[in-house]
Amino acid sequence: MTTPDATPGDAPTHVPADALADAPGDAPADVSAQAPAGVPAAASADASGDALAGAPADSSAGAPADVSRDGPADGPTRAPDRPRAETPVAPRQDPSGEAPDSTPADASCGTPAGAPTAAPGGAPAAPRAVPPPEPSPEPSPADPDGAPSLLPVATGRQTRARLRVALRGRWGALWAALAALVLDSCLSLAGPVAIGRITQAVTDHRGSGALVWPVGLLAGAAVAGALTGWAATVLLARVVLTVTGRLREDAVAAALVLPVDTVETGGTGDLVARVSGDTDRVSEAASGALGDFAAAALTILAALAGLAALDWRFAVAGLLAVPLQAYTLRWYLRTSRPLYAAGRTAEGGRASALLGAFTALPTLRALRLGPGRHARVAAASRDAMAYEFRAARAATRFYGRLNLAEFTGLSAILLAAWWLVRTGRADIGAATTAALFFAGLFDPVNILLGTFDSVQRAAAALARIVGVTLHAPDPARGTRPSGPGSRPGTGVVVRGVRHRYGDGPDVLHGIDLDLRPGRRLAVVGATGSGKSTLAALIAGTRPPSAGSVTLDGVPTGDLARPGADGDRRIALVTQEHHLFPGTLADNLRLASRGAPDSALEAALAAVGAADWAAALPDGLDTVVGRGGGIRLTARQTQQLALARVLLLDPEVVVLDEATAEAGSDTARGLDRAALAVTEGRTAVVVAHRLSQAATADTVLVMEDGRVTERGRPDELRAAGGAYARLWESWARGRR
Ligand SMILES: Nc1ncnc2c1ncn2[C@@H]1O[C@H](COP(=O)(O)OP(=O)(O)OP(=O)(O)O)[C@@H](O)[C@H]1O
Repeated sequence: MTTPDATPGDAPTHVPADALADAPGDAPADVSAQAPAGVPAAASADASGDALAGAPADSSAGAPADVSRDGPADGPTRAPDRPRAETPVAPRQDPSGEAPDSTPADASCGTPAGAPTAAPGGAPAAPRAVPPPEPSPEPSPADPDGAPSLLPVATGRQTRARLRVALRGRWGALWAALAALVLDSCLSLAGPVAIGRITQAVTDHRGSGALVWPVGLLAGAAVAGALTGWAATVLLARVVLTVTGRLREDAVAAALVLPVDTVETGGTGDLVARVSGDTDRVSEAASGALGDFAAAALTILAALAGLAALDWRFAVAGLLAVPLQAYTLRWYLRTSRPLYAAGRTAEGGRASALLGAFTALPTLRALRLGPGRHARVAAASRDAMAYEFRAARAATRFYGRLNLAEFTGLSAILLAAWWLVRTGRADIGAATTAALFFAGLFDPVNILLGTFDSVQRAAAALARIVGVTLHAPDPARGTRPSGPGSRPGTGVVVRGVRHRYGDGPDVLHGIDLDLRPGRRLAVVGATGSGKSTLAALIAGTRPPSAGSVTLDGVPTGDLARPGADGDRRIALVTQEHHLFPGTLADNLRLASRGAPDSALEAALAAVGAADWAAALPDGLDTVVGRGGGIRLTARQTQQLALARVLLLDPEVVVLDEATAEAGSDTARGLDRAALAVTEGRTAVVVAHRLSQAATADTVLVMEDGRVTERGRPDELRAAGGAYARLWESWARGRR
């Protein structure tokens, strides 16, 4: 008969299902198993545990392809065009302003591509506003079923502060770009002046010599305008690409260290939409709106000054359009402002629904659940498209009303011109110039007002991007002791920890524990007693709902921040392991970027993986994983995860990884590997097999989220309590 004190290596038998955690397939609510669905690939590495609670420095290698590809290194693929040229234009409309039944050409991309095209002198881009059903900037649920709410959205103040930081070192280029745009706008006024003078010369039957300077003015202004426009475009592109690149980089970095709870609640689709679609939206709007706004504002000011210089009555006539324009703008802002946030949120919901369906594809196929999921995606899509349609309607009304204002102003100018010419107070040339000045205002006024739309959209997108960073660990923290036991060497201290998932009931009810450096703690208990939750809280991948978990006084959640001194102090290995596309060596170097081959081989040997690794066709350079690589078994993947921990070399290791059938060779091998990994470190081991608890310094027995027993394994067995019963049951199973 095997003695109960057998070492893990001797522990051949099966742990009764009722005594210990279930086999993986049965694990009903495994924390790490849920993480990947809610975490971007690289982040899921953290969460799911090969999961270096702090491996973000390397995790970029595993960042979602679309995220890394869009990253600042490459920048948005399309350099911003010269803003004015890029601004799409709306059709001149009947002053009634009712929308044609404009259907977004590409509803899937989230932006009504159906922005109407221009007529000569047409209004600027029909705003792509998305009127919401109710004027609330609060995010709506990500899931069309309405379960979780999305990630947070930053306030105006938080967004502005972040933008200032991102603009650091770029203010000079920004001002130079604006100056070039201002000059460009001034030059655009040369046209009406020249044409007015030409008209007057023709009316006065003057010789061709009178046309020289107006024609020269036109030509000179055209050349100079091309140069200033080019300069503005280049400078603005530099600023915009840099700033949006920084914002995106920050958002991705923050996403990688977001607490798992936050990502699970917010939805991966929303996260991806923020770091890709929203940054593109900000980039596009910034490159267009900034330049357009400055150019339009100056053109308007100059034209009004020009009208007044011709005759003050021209200016007064032109200003008659202003009240109508102001009213239109006010109406539009009130209508559309709250809608952008809701529209973007609906897009996030659509992305989440799609991503959810794709990630669950094998299950959906196996269980023939496709139609149900399809209906869900369709509902999310309809929701997002409804915003698009309503946005297009609001936009066309907006431009229709602006057209009415222009009609009013131009009529007044022409009446004034008629009267002034008739009474001899102005000549035909001046009247022509005045009419052209005013007609030249159509575009700038519409651009100026339409820019509010772009700015609003960009602001909504920016607030969402910055929102991603709000829940990330504070960059200033991570090394600063702030919790109980704030002295180096105090180890892991857990105080009054409670935890709940979302709005559910507490699953941990006030846990306290102290784990001195170098000590080994085993956590045992039945399925659902809270072992994995406690492990995740200790590793810092989930923040506790109440209480604190610290390592030498520093909250363990802060230690996950990339680049922090502490980002490699704790590693978590869970039951879910991720193989990143690439070679075996790539997968190992996630934990230690510059590690030589010899170090990788030593780590593999320590976890019992040397033989199969050496047998791979190209050794460490063998491509593994999905996408054409050699598929590794669950055990091999698990060994890789443990080898990564050795390479990471953390002070504290949290193991919640045993999935192998107790008593099997695999289980014995993994037990030995786990022992090697915990050697010389502070260790928390969720003991799915009691063989893992036998070698611990302290055993914690959990029941229903509470610690019911704690002590040395032999003491607890002798005490005849819960642990002794578990042990008896386990030992019986081994006989
Ligand atoms: N992501 C989650 N969302 C909601 N509830 C969860 C989640 N993860 C765990 N729970 C619940 O929290 C409680 C504790 O679960 P936990 O996984 O921590 O227990 P455990 O002892 O580790 O179980 P096991 O041994 O099966 O892994 C259970 O009631 C479980 O249903």
